[in-house]
Amino acid sequence: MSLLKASKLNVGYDKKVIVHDLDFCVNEGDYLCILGSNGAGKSTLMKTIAGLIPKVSGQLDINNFVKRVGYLPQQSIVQKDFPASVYEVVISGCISGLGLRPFFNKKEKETAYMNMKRTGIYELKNKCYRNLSGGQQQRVLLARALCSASGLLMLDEPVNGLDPKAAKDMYELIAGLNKEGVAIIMVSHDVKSALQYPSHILHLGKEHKQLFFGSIKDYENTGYLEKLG
Ligand SMILES: Nc1ncnc2c1ncn2[C@@H]1O[C@H](COP(=O)(O)OP(=O)(O)OP(=O)(O)O)[C@@H](O)[C@H]1O
Repeated sequence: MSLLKASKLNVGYDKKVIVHDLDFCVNEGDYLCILGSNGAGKSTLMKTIAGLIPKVSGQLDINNFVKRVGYLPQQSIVQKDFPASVYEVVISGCISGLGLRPFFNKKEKETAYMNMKRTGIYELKNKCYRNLSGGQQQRVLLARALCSASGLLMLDEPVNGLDPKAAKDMYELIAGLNKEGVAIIMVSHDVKSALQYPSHILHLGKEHKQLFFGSIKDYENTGYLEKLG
């Protein structure tokens, strides 16, 4: 099943195009890694897919099945200092389902508990988010994104600032979620580690155009990896 399809998609800000002519798709069970050097437009594309900014032009079809995208943005300093419990941060991922209802219902609470268990942070549920390590904080934000996701999880630099062990654990956790059937779209600078897991690569070139989209096997034969800098 196709979850997402971009054709001749142009993304950017205030009608100014940052990346031209994107053509790629994400199917059920895929793990897409978006590569490109600094400023290539990776985060801009992620924000467009997540519905945070409008596309400039072209086609971006998102299957109704994934109308709710779980999005883990690049972590800011403000987020790192968030004065709430782990449980409160995680369940805030269910907020889009609240509508006018002022309290979380049983199903939403169960979703939060399930996703804390899935990401290995259940024991930390009453701890204050800002007192956790960087790796634990990222797991909390991942559990939060899972609460708002229905089949597609988007991660922008999920191992940024983590030590090598925490980064490896995070990659393995994400790969495990993918094996459970969650489709992943990830941006990472840490190319060597990041490339162990994805099924597909979208490489944005320096000319603000798509350099490559296809399977990881085909990508490895292109030599484009050396163009990253
Ligand atoms: N809110 C904004 N308004 C206008 N231009 C922006 C905005 N945010 C980013 N840009 C510009 O869009 C371009 C692409 O930025 P983007 O953050 O998408 O790149 P990136 O590939 O994610 O970079 P990095 O790897 O450094 O995170 C940059 O030239 C940037 O200055």
